[in-house]
Order: sequence, then structure tokens, then C-alpha cells
Amino acid sequence: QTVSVSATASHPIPTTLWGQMFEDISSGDGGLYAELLQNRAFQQVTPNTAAALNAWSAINGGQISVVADSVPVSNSLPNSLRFNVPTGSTGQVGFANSGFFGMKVVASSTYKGSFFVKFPTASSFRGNLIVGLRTTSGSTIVSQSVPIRGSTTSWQQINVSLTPRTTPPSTDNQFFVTIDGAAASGQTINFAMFSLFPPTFKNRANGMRDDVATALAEMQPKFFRFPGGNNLGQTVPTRWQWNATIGSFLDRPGRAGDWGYINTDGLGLLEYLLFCEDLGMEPIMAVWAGFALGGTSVAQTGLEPYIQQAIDQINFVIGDPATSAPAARRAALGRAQPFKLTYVEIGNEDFFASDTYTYRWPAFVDALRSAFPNLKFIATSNINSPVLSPNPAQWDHHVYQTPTWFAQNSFFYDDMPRNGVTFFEGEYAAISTNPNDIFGSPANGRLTFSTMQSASGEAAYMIGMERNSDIVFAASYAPLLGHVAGSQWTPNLIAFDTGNVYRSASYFVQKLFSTNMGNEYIPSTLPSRTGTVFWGVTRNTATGEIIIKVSNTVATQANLTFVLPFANVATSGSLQVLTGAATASNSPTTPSALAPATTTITTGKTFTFAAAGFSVNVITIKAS
Ligand SMILES: O=S(=O)(O)O[C@H]1C[C@H](O)[C@@H](O)[C@@H]1CO
Repeated sequence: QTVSVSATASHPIPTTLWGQMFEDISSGDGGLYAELLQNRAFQQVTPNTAAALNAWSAINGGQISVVADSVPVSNSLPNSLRFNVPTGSTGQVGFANSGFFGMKVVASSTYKGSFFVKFPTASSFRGNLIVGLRTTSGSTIVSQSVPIRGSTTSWQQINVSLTPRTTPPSTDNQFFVTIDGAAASGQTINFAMFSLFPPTFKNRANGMRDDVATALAEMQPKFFRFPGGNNLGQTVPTRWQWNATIGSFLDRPGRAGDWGYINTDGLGLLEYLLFCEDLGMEPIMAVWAGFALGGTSVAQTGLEPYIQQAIDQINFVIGDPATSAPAARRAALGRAQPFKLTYVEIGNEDFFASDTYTYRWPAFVDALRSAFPNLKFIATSNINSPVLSPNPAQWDHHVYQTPTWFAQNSFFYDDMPRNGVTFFEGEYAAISTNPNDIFGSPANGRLTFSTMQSASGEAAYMIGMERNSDIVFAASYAPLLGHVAGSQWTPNLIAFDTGNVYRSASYFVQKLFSTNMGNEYIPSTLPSRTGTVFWGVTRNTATGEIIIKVSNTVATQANLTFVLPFANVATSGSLQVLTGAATASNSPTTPSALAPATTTITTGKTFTFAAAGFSVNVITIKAS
């Protein structure tokens, strides 16, 4: 197959083309968000139930229960941990938190812990709490003694700074609080709002898990879609609300997330925005738009409060502190300057409620557009079905399919009309090899981790989106992150467990595209729509490099001859290639089965290139 490359670019590559979609789907708490304690503030749990004590356990006979405190630590956090030392206790008595499937502890790292404590009834007790980290088998890794006294009947915050000298043998570790049982026999002490942070990405307070955030940063993503996805809200009362996710932990009630567990909302709107800046990403921020995934749509006459809340959410991001109260909240939290924001998504997958989106879309967009004329609003129902008014200028298209579907739909956007409407491929991934049961179980074709076959199919589709990036302004694989031990969805771009991060085949494809974008598209001989090998050419005008991406979605090698029209073409170029067997994947048992390799290849005005079976290739050549 001969590929003739044009001399002139057809269009600029949008700077936002490749990015990340995030929502808390076993990916926020216990994942990207660095807090080590699970159920740290007993948010949204029913007092005096076993479930309320999730992740907490007694040590040496300590008696613990979650109570609705008569004087809670804050209005948003009504529950406390009541700790009673049974009379006749001996030895260290207390309780522990098991984190999220344990917690990684590393020597010489400093773990910053805090909690609130009070005696519900005054007593003459004076003694010390021992606060620290221990292995699940009970051996202390590091601890600190903290004096307390029974006269403390109002909430007192305790801070500890724990620096282990040794690294424990596994991630099977706990945070603990104990007291001398004999000395404290009979005492009752209340605790609230625990927190324990390891060193975080860029050392940000209330920040991100370093190894996970580092893997995300390596992709050089250009946008970050948040906070959902389904996690925008299963019911109206439990929807994501920006104002419940900012400021002191004492003011964050948490909520029942859409994926079956409670979100602490410690990872909140300001943390998302700061993370966007840390990675050089532009936010694509969703507002809840009156549809709860459980099936409820707010009536047209009842939308105003939710529209106002969306306006306030946007004002927190870009408003003027002098004229907007939400913007003043942002300034009071240390950020007077507005953040960069261009795109706001109106809901998520509103094709589940198209009938009400026909009034919810205009109600939100008309109000938001008049408040923020420079923003662009993304519709989330099926493209032009139903027809919406005002006509959306941006649509969010999602597709989960088989590897073959992606290879066969590389031309998905080629036939879209060029009428000013642009597209966000907000979620896409090859998730099953079974076209008859895409969302089924692994026994029925569902992928647990992406494979070389799924990643090369995705690459074919991405080559199509790159070719059509005059109308595709952004695209993101979904879901981005998933905990291997407790995930609600597979495959995820990045899998992780308590101590490790696993970069998938698809991760490396996303990274290859995002770190080799170029800034203008160069047309070339089109691949066959029904073929199995796909290619695309971009140029980086700053470096004078031509970037050729090739995806071979089948086992047989593909031989291509490239003909470049440029006067000067380097006789050697670099090749980054990800290749392996169709079913090869990176997983906790085979973490490095697949990794990109960089080599030098012979290039020139005309050169041949052999694309290995099941391979994704990026060729970079100096040309002018
Ligand atoms: O069940 S689905 O609708 O397929 O869920 C998908 C679509 C939704 O936006 C996202 O939250 C989720 C997984 O990425």
C-alpha cells in the first residue's frame, strides 16, 4: 500500500484533542484522592449499625460505635465514633482503620494525621493516646503519644506527623489509636473527622496519590472531564453539588455516589480545578441538569434552583469575587484569579431522558449562555435525535464496543456535516470481544484489562478522530481509573491497587497519541474504510517534524510505502511502537507484558515501513 502525503495541512489540530474523563467510579476515594482512611468521617452512614463502622475495628477489647453526636463536630458531620474502655481493661486498648484494602507505608515518608476528640462527659482522666500506623497483624510501624484530659468536653483537633523508619513488608497496614486500658478503664471518648495523608502529588494539601497522578501526568492530557459521568447523581437529593465539595472537611457532608458507595467529596471542585492546572489540562466541567440516573427528571417549572446552582458552580470557577458570592468563596479559599474554562457539559448521557432533555437543555443553556456568553455548552443526548433547540454547537458522543467495531468505524466522523457543530468523544473504549453482550461479564467476552487487540482498535478509531479533528475537539477513553480489588467497571485505562499502578495497553496508546499530537493535520492517501490498517499524518511546525501514526489491528504484518513531498526529509526517523499478541495485556500478574519501544528506522522522501501485527506505531521524521 502506497501512502502519498500532502504538502499542505488541511486544518489545525485542536489543542484540547486528547484528554481524560474522570468520575469517582472506584477511582476517587481510595484512588486518585490520596486520603488513606476509609469512612474517615462516618459520612452518610446510619448510626449504631455495623455498616457505619466500615473499615474500623476494635483493638484489644475497645468498644466502638458510630453515634449521632448530641454536639457534633459540625453540622455537615453529625456522626462521631464513640470509644469506650471497658472496666478491667489491661494493655493498649483502642481501634484501627484498615484504609482502602490496606494502606501503603514507606520508610522516611511523613504521614500527616488529624482527628477531633472530646469527652462527652467531663472526667478527671489525664493520660496519653498512642496514635500511629501498624501492620494488620498488630506490630507497630510508627507511633506518637498525644496527651488528652477528661476536662476536654468540647471538640479539640489533634494533629500527628508520623515518619516510619522502616517500610513494612506489605500494604496490609492500619492507622490506629490506643490508650492504656488500665489507666483509662471506664472512660468514654468521642472522636470525629479523622484524616491521614501520605506525601501527595506536588505536595498539595488534600492532594492526589502521587503514583496515580504521575501516571496521569505522563500522558500530557489536554483536558479533564469531571465530575461525571453517571456520578453526577442517582437521585435529585444525592446529586453532586459543587458547594458541598469545597472548603473545610467539616463542611463537606459527602454523598451517596452513583457507584454503590459513599463519596467523601474530599476530592471536590477546587481540588479538581487545581489538578487541571497541575497537569496543564483544561476543565470540561459538567453541571447536573435536572435528570437523576434513577429516572427522575425535574419538571420544567421546577428547574430554576438547579439552574441557579449551575450558575453558581460556574461562577466559583470563573466569576468575579467582587460581584459573585461563589467567586468570593473561591477567593476566600486562596484563589482570587479565575480558572480557565471553555466547555460546560449539560448533564451526562441524557439520551436516557431525551423526552425531558428537550426542555431541560434550553432551560439550562439559555440561562447559562446569557450569564456566560463566552462559554461553549455540550449536549449529551443522541446527536440530533431528538432535535434540540437551541441547536447544540457541541455534542458529547459515547461508545463502548468491541475492538473490531472500533477498527471498522475509524471513519465514524468523516461523513459528519461540516456546519460549525463540533464533537467531544467523551467516553470510548473497547470493552468486550462479544458484539452480542458488550456490557457482559468476563465469562461472556468482557475485558478485565485492555489488550493489544482492543488498544489497536481504539488507535484506529483515534486515527479517524485525528483526521476529523476539524470537528472533533476532544476525546477521552473511559473509565480512566479503577481499583483492581473493588471496581465497578472494567477495563479501565489505569488499574491500581493499594500499592501499585498498572498502565494498560490502551494507556500507552492514549499516551502515544497525546504526546505526539502535532499542531496541524496533513492529508494523505486514505486508509480503506473496510481495511485493517490505519494511518494518519500530522506536523509539528515548531520542531519541523512529520508524525505518522499507524495502527495494525490484525495479526499479519502490513507493508506501507510512504511518499513525502518535502524537499528535505531526514534519512532516519524515530519509531515508537507498542506491539504484542492480540490478547496480551498489562495486569497485576503481568504488569509489564506490553510497553512502547523506541527505535530508529530508515526514512526518506520515499520509504517503506512494516507495521507489525497488532501494533500501534508513531514515526517521527524531520522534514521541510
Ligand atoms: O452504564 S453506562 O451508562 O454505560 O455507564 C458509563 C457511561 C457513564 O457516563 C459513565 O459514568 C459510565 C462508565 O464510564
